[in-house]
Amino acid sequence: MKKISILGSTGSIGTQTLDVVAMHPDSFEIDGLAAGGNTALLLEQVRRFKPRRVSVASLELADDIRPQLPAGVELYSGDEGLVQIAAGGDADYLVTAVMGSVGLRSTLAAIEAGRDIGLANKETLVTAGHLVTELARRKGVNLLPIDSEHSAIFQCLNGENVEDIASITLTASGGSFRDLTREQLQGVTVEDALRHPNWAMGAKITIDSATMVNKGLEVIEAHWLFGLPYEQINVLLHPESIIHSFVEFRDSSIIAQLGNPDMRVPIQYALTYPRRLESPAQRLSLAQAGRLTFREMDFARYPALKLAIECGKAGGTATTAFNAANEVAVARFLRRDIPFVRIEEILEKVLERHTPESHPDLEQIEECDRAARELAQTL
Ligand SMILES: NC(=O)C1=CN([C@@H]2O[C@H](COP(=O)(O)OP(=O)(O)OC[C@H]3O[C@@H](n4cnc5c(N)ncnc54)[C@H](OP(=O)(O)O)[C@@H]3O)[C@@H](O)[C@H]2O)C=CC1
Ligand SMILES: CC(=O)[C@@H](O)[C@H](O)COP(=O)(O)O
Ligand SMILES: [Mn+2]
Repeated sequence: MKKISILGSTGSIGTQTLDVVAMHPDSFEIDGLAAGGNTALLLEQVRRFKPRRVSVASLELADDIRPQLPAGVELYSGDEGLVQIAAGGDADYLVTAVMGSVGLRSTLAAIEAGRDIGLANKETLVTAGHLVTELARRKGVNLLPIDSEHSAIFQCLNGENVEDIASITLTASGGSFRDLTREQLQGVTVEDALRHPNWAMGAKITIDSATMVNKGLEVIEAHWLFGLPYEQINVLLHPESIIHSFVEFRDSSIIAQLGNPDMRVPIQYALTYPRRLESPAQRLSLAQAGRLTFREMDFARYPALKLAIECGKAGGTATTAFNAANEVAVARFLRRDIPFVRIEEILEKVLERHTPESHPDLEQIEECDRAARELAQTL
């Protein structure tokens, strides 16, 4: 029986994690749940999964739900609430599924407390990968990837020697606008951008897929998770999202992981590793899929991907600034404050004005995050 806490239980990954938990009641129980503002769904989850501890984004929200909580459930709020759910209680496993670098301090606190992490929240590794991976190494904590591409690579590498890896390749669907030219991007709407061809996900990551920022964040995430230099990390367009990623070894063998696009599979594998359990996902029939197609990545079509990789190579706070600027730019696009193409322009402008600091500590990371957000908000 694994005792699990979830940061972001009301989101796309959070709810699918609870689907997995519900399917295997003899394997998992819930210790803590942290939500943002969706208190109605959180209360439903409390009734069904009986956590001992919950948290919401603010004190006002906590005051709203306090009378409706069963006696004995501990209630927290704000950033401190995230830390309490991540590192308090007696869970032995944390799923980090909040959106954005808001997950950083709580993830570090959970690692400090010796908890294994199922990592969906890629922004945490992008903003401070060196701090997270170094602390996990010192504490002997496992970082188990939930992101589909990283789960795929993790599964392909099972038992392999890192020196035998020639390269890893992350596949990319191309996002909502993959068949549009750059000129055609000018008038696209929020609704268009939120229509991902293969995956049903939260709003922010769906926009990131359309700009290809998601793949940029994933290249940086892969660098930290697998300890590989950027030169050994490739990206390939694969519109069907059936091959979730692959590894090429020095003897020229390629091992890939395949399946229908369903996040419950990588979520469950991160929870059950190194074992596997039955899954609700529909089995893949290659005969029905018929044809899998691939295209070389066009970096001129997706300049934000190129910029993300440059930031990864620059290191230090460059990726922190990139991530923070992107979080703000995407939020502005979703509020209809800026057009889609302005997201890329904001990223470029923020990075032009950013002087990276190498080996930043947590305070420097947080200061850089704050400054990049402020600039991205004013551009
Ligand atoms: N969705 C997917 O298929 C995939 C997602 N990921 C990554 O997983 C992470 C989560 O993505 P996704 O599930 O799509 O996102 P969603 O937007 O669907 O969910 C985000 C969750 O975080 C909560 N939240 C947001 N802000 C706060 C806060 N300040 N304090 C506490 N909770 C907060 C939300 O609460 P509420 O709704 O109550 O406000 C919600 O539960 C992202 O990093 C994403 O890149 C990676 C691979 C695939
Ligand atoms: C499901 C998942 O892992 C997402 O990160 C997915 O990869 C998004 O798809 P693209 O970024 O390839 O469009
Ligand atoms: Mn992914």
